[in-house]
Amino acid sequence: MLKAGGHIDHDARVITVRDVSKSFGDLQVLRGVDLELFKGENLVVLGRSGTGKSVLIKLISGLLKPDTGTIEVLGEHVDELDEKALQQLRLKIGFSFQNSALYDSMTVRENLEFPLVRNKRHLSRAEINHEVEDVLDAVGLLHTLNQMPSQLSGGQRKRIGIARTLILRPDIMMYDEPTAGLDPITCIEINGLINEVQEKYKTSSIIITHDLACAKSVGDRIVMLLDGKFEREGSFEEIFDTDDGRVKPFYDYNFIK
Ligand SMILES: Nc1ncnc2c1ncn2[C@@H]1O[C@H](COP(=O)(O)OP(=O)(O)OP(=O)(O)O)[C@@H](O)[C@H]1O
Repeated sequence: MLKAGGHIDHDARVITVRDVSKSFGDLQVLRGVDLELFKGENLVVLGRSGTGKSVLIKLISGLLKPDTGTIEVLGEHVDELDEKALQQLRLKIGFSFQNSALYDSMTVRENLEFPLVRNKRHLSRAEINHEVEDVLDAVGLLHTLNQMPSQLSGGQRKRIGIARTLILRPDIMMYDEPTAGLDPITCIEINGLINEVQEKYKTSSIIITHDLACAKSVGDRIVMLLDGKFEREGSFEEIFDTDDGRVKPFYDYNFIK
């Protein structure tokens, strides 16, 4: 079943990838990938390790150039932008990656202020305080404002990491394995948070995950990278309604068949 989906604007594409290929030497990773992300959509990307999910994110954010094909993000042709324009574009994309750790020597407040002070220098002290408290409240952790990261649980640190990404009010969120290494209850909380973020901040998101409970809970649509292309696309049920030996094991392993 699809999520309600009323928040998605199918007339507005925030990312359009067309016929993109990428090789490293003899290794062809992507072979004519097509992908779109609609405004307000949570799109889950599945695929085995090493199939090119991170390469795709790097292409979308202009860290790598495609060999062939075009990539449009928020109306800009990424492959035609210079470094300065790319940096401006990247400010509109929030990256919530596994290695985006908090600074241990800073309080939660200082961690959250950091991107603002660096990127939005015109803000007053009162505006910074307001922004910090708003995102912290959005992730349900206002009470941790003056705590150190070491005083928080792994799940709480993950939430603060998401808040730190949200504080620049990105149009697009990229979540890389948001539930990896977390216990099942914390996973459920993080999935709920991803959906709340979508509702509150109207973000469009790409969520890379191997966790099918996460995919089912957050995905408006799911795509699966197989042999360098998105060969399967649809709702959770549609994706796994197949005997394809490249797809079934994902389901069977996650749901212990
Ligand atoms: N800069 C690079 N130079 C050479 N090879 C690369 C480079 N970046 C990625 N690759 C190769 O491209 C392939 C796809 O890598 P990628 O990191 O995108 O996989 P992934 O789908 O994100 O995997 P995982 O689920 O394990 O994170 C791998 O074989 C990797 O070694």
